[in-house]
Amino acid sequence: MTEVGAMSSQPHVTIHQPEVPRNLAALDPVFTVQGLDVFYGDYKAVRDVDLTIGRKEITAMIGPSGCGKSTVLRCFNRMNDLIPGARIDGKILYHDEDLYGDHVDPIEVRRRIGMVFQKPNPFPKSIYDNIAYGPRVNGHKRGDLDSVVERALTQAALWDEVKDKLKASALSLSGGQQQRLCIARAIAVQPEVILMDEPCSALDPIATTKIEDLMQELAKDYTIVIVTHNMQQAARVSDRTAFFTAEVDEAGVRHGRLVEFDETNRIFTNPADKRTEDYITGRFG
Ligand SMILES: Nc1ncnc2c1ncn2[C@@H]1O[C@H](COP(=O)(O)OP(=O)(O)OP(=O)(O)O)[C@@H](O)[C@H]1O
Repeated sequence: MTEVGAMSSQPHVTIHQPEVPRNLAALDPVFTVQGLDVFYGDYKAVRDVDLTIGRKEITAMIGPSGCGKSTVLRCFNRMNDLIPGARIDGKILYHDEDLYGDHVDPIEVRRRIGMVFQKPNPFPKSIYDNIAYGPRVNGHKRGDLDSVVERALTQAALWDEVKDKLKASALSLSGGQQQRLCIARAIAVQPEVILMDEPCSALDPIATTKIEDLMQELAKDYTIVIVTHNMQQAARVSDRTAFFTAEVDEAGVRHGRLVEFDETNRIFTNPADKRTEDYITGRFG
């Protein structure tokens, strides 16, 4: 862990370097966002975003409330399709494929690109069935389901805590355990990407630390994009950070904009844009 003073002024942000620092020089794009606008009906909530999400990296999206972080996150697995009136302009390439192309099946998109939400949302079923649900839907047979469940729970650092009570209701778990269960449920269908929308905001500091440690572990195998209000968390866990803000245009309408995207270390120690500096030093937002 290294202590890095954020610019010249308060607050200091502590950056935990991963045990084995990943090589950030080679950004291997999973998503390439080009000129993305996102609309809810006539309202352009997010304007003109260009961004690249690197494979097996953790990318954090930070910024003040209402700047469009969750909106952009939901574009990566087409969750916005489920909101009436939501649509995009511009392009999101998933590897080299247009994620919004006519031939692309949004259900398959959501299998490959899983999501974990702010509030843990296990199904009102047993722990086992929560994890087995996705693989069953995808046609897994009973025989190998047990090992799929064990593997997902192990990867989510929950196996030891639940292995003797797999038939118990998932709702009997603590909030932090429920969130790790939701991560295990996302992993069980073998996605490539895990999107996390404020995954720790409903958790206490100990449960938060467990999820952050887990994210570092998961980033060895998965690409992770996390929206967080917690700048310390972005600094601790992510490789790259995208800072968004909301700006009022000529017509007086507020739009979310991407201000700066860079290696996390740089965003928190030497950002290029004054708006980023003001935000991370607590002068704004
Ligand atoms: N379902 C929706 N219908 C209409 N407008 C929406 C919808 N979801 C978000 N918005 C609007 O889009 C803008 C961006 O919202 P979004 O939730 O993406 O921001 P955010 O940065 O994630 O905010 P927060 O940090 O508060 O969660 C806001 O003006 C919001 O009111």
